[in-house]
Amino acid sequence: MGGTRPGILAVVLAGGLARRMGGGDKTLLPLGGQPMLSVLMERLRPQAAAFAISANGDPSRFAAVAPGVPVLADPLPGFPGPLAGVLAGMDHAASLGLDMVLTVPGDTPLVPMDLAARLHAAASPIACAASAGRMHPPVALWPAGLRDDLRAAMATGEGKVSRWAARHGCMPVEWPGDPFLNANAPEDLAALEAAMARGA
Ligand SMILES: Nc1nc2c(ncn2[C@@H]2O[C@H](COP(=O)(O)OP(=O)(O)OP(=O)(O)O)[C@@H](O)[C@H]2O)c(=O)[nH]1
Repeated sequence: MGGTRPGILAVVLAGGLARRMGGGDKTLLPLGGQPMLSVLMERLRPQAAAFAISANGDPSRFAAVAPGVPVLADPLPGFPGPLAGVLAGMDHAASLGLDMVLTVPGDTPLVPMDLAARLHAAASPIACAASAGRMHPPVALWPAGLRDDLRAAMATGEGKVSRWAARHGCMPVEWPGDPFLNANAPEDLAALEAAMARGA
């Protein structure tokens, strides 16, 4: 499965502080000899009509790895969490005339090639990835049309992805194995390397 999904903007969420990793850009750390972001982009590119990175600070640090890819700053100050990146993605999608936003954290590089297709088929109106019975709320497909509701919710302090998603209806879509393995801390990088070496 795969193929370009018309109407979908893929957004890599890379706007956090990465405290457990010791700061910096987790998605620029090497994995299998290349930046994690390259590994992830290779998987996402065929699944979306357009691509963006959600990150704060100087956007030029992504230019070598992702030339020409727009870097979307959070629409709210103070690192309010992944929902800020979802909102930035929704606004950008709307400006491009795209209907849906697929978000994936930049520290979750081994996502399946049928991610967009299966989430799109299930969305009601949001669809969220799951594995081993556990939801991964930042890996999700969101209608850009919910952006004003999300903006209003965030203005009143909403910061939890799963709570806001559940309010609108969020369909979990289960994958076998652990394709949403991520790197929160330095010791997680070895597990990702091993999964990649196994052909994940
Ligand atoms: N745009 C945006 N993305 C964020 C923000 N906070 C977290 N994220 C992203 O959301 C995903 C999950 O974030 P977390 O693991 O909770 O936070 P983190 O910054 O990556 O790491 P910790 O500081 O160690 O918790 C990651 O891809 C982050 O880059 C934010 O304030 N804005």
